[in-house]
Amino acid sequence: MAFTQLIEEDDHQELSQESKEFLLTLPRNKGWRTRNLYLFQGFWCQAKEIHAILSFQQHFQAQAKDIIVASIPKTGTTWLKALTFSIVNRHLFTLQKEHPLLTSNPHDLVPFLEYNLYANNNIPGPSRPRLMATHVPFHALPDSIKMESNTSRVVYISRNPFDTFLSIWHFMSKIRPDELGPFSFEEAFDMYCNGVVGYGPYWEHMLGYYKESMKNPEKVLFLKYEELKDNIEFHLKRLAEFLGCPFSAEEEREGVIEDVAKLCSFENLKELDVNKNGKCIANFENKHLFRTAKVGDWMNHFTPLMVEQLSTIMEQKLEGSGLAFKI
Ligand SMILES: Nc1ncnc2c1ncn2[C@@H]1O[C@H](COP(=O)(O)OS(=O)(=O)O)[C@@H](OP(=O)(O)O)[C@H]1O
Repeated sequence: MAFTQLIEEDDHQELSQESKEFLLTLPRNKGWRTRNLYLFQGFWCQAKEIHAILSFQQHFQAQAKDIIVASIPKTGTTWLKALTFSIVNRHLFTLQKEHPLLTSNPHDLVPFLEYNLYANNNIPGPSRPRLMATHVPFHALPDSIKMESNTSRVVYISRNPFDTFLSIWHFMSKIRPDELGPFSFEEAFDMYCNGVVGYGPYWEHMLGYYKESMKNPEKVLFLKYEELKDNIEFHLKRLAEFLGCPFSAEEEREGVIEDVAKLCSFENLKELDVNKNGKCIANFENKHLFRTAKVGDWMNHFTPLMVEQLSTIMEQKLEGSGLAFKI
């Protein structure tokens, strides 16, 4: 089959001749849930994402107070979107009833720049602060976000690479189209270890945001999923301060922090009708976004050899950066 034909099948939409020719210039690899992944600007992504990312890079103008939730998939994006939305809008909605999170998935409330927005020629609305999200690595964000003089804020969530791999694996197993054929745990693991995963290599994604958070802590807040799990209230306070809307002493006394944590908890969101039966981004079923939310589930799935292999890679890649994950 001609490669250009494979590109078209992969993309599920008409590609211009120019886009096809451009894809032919990029290194490519087998994909996880599409036929191919392409190495674009130093990270792996799907054909149809490239056009949207280019549009995001060319047209997005960061505004003062914009908030961008950033992550590589499966590290707690849905959770961080819910937490950020609840904190920023806590004076608009009652946390216990009629809150938008009770009827909308967090991905519908905090849209992805490269999916919901620029993939559909939508530009972010005028509301202030504008709350948006991205999986794009730090180095590939539009310059206006990265400029120190711009007061937009970036909140990044990371997760230990073992649970992240497991989470992606389970997610992909559910949504990978049958016509792409089998994709074993071992094959996926090898690709992950080689850095071939959406928006990866995984370590480069984390390091990009981590280094920026060290250099410019006013701009980027770097969070770890496991630490949020461990002490959500402490990190909610940190997040609210970073976003410029700290909880007041009165709010603390009234239990507002606990209310935000409860509203956004896995246990609460997973049981909501919208998250059991609804769909968001590109018709993904919301239920697939809520699996076990466990820390350390990887121990039940990895062989000793896999543990050694991924530990060695992570040690090498993160060496000297100051970033580490407890496993
Ligand atoms: N509210 C809340 N609290 C804690 N953990 C949560 C929450 N919501 C989702 N999850 C777990 O996060 C994993 C999905 O990651 P993402 O949200 O980053 O996925 S995505 O990139 O948006 O598709 C996935 O982890 P695993 O259960 O390990 O697969 C989800 O279960």
